[in-house]
Amino acid sequence: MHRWTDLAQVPPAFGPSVVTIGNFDGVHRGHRSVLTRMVSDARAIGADAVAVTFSPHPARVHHPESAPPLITGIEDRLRLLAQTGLDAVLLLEYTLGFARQTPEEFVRRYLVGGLRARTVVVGRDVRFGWNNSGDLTTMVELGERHGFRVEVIEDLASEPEPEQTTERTAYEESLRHVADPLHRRWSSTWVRELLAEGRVAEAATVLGRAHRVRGVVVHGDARGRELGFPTANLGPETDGMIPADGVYAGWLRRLGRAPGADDAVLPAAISIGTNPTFDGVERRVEGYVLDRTDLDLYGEEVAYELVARLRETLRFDSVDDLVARMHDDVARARETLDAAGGPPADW
Ligand SMILES: Cc1cc2nc3c(=O)[nH]c(=O)nc-3n(C[C@H](O)[C@H](O)[C@H](O)COP(=O)(O)O)c2cc1C
Ligand SMILES: Nc1ncnc2c1ncn2[C@@H]1O[C@H](COP(=O)(O)OP(=O)(O)O)[C@@H](O)[C@H]1O
Repeated sequence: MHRWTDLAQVPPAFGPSVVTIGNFDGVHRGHRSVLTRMVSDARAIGADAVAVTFSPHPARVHHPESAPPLITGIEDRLRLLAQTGLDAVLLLEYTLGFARQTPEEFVRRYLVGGLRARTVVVGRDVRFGWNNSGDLTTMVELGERHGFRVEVIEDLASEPEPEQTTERTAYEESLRHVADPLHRRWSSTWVRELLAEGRVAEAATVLGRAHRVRGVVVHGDARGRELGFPTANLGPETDGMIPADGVYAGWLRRLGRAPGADDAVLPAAISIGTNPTFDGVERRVEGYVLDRTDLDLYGEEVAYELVARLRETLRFDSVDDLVARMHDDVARARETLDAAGGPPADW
């Protein structure tokens, strides 16, 4: 997949193309099903499939104080987009200057001039150009003027709840409302809401994969080893929305190792929080790799992939109480990860 950050990088002979525009934060199942369908439609007419996406998120530029956290960082967004089979992504830097273009300027410059769009795929609620003045009607009019077709994608929602003939497991029960009777539309907002509540298993069903927080392993307070549970702490620069404080079962993936290499993915009990037992103030993302004491992860880029939330973070009266509870967490993390049937594939 070509990754372009500027129109100047698009080869002059590129196209014709089928183009879609969006933030694609999280590249969840709704995004993916639209994109994979678009890719096969493009193939069928001998066109290239392209997504135009933005960084930073427009909300961060227009309303920095209320902008939502990104579900995935830009590198993961591009990797996930590549998996859908897209031929190219045009990642545009979103600035106030960029946002001042009229709908027609944007369409003429990027979609028609740069990408030679024959089809533009948009959601019914599409908004684009200066002051969000362009909408679906504008896009259809521009298409008539500039020779492209507009395809509207309808909202994609979760499946209706299947008939249950056997008793649900506790795990299935916890997922029930994901397939709620309203078939809630798959959306980045939904994923953010779930993560903000620590509901990572449900977030995974909307994302179609476990949610990831990635960063570089730094030194912590050198206490973990004394407690019998060394933990790899992520530095302050993380990518991926940090879910609610709590203890989670998940995987530590070493991003510098080839997928499938020894020790590339390791089962872990993960703690997100300020370590209130020790009156900590910084929020930490750290994980203990089950049954290991021999690892040296400092300086490595890793991702924590969150499978299930085990409990909330607690302030214990004594270190012994914390350690006893950590033993219990480790046992439960092991059960959860065993039941998950091994580590997920990399993407
Ligand atoms: C499975 C697990 C559960 C944890 N639960 C809590 C908790 O409930 N409360 C708390 O204050 N700290 C909790 N911690 C964090 C420990 O306090 C922290 O790992 C320890 O202080 C070591 O810190 P260090 O890595 O900076 O040396 C937990 C850590 C792990 C790995
Ligand atoms: N099982 C393990 N899980 C996580 N990290 C481990 C493990 N075994 C060894 N390590 C290493 O030990 C470090 C954590 O040790 P710890 O005593 O918690 O100190 P600190 O938190 O100050 O880094 C990790 O960053 C990693 O390099």
